[in-house]
Amino acid sequence: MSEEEDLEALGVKAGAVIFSSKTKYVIIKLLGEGGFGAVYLVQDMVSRDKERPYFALKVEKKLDNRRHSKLKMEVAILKAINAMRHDRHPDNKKDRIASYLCHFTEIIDRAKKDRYFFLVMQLVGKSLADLKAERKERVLALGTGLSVASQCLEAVQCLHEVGYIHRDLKPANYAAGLKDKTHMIYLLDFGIARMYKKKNERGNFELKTPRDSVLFKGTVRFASLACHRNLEMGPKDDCESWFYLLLDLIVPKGLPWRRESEKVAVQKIKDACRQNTEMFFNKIKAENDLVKIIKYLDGLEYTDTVDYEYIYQVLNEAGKTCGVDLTALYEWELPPPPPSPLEKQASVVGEQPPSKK
Ligand SMILES: Nc1ncnc2c1ncn2[C@@H]1O[C@H](COP(=O)(O)OP(=O)(O)OP(=O)(O)O)[C@@H](O)[C@H]1O
Repeated sequence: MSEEEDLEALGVKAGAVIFSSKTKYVIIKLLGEGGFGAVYLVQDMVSRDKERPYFALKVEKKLDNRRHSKLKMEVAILKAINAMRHDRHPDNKKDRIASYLCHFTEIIDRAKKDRYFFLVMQLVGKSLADLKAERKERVLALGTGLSVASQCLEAVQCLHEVGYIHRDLKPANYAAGLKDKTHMIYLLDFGIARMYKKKNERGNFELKTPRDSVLFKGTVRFASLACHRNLEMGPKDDCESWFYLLLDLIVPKGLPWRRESEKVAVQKIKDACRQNTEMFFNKIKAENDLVKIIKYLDGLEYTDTVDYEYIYQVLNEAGKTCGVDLTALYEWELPPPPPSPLEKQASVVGEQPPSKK
């Protein structure tokens, strides 16, 4: 049975009304399902707020044998981000971290039911995986890709600042915003995130002692080498996954290990790319800039603090090398290109234009 069918049996399905202590929501449709639950488009039936009537509702079934609730982790992280929003002003441009808080969805509501929990959050748009798949070349234009990747890293830096690592960074876990937020990238899905540093009695963060061996977590394609080697992951491992995400967004034909799904085979290619770094890039113009990032990250250890500013700087240099404007509108923000004369002609006679050979 799929998660959707499972949840349907609990009454969570299109048309159903779900109550929280604040309001009630009607489920419009399923947006997607994951390993532990599903996400639905819902509408607040009580609110008269015409501006934001739709939200995303994430549901997780209660299971006796489930040790870690993904939704609980998601709520803990979004609450930590919210707390930071109160402590530091997001509009304070001098406080870089505060200005990165915008990469997280707002928590609207949450509730526990007898057989499931749910979280209602700000609705966002298509994931980067979907946006990329819509492009003819299956990659983003270099300007869009470098700028989007920079936003993706800002979100990760902010998450690290509040004490968590994500452990599953990939294009499917980032999405662009809706309406006036189409230029904003959001980080989603904190289900397998982990706290890597904790505040002590004096209120200072202390790094958690690394475990000797850990189980593989995340997605093979984007996993760091330390993750393949069952080593404790830290901030630098998220940054390594982010680097693979960057390549996935901008390198035509994608990552060199895209055709492999088996863990060991993928690890071998990732290792081989370190011996011959050209393999990462498929001859993209920014290669000589971007290689600096992976060389820098490969020199870091679990306990090291990442120099994010250095990475942003390299991304900007890569933009200059390629002559692209990182402040321009993204591809999905541009009006669609006008139809070709052939397409125009076909629409007049109500036909599909003949395919170009
Ligand atoms: N706030 C949101 N607004 C709109 N769509 C969302 C939102 N959050 C998640 N989604 C979409 O719902 C789908 C499932 O989301 P998500 O990956 O967070 O769930 P999950 O159950 O934790 O998945 P997985 O087990 O694959 O990690 C994805 O397609 C995602 O883009």
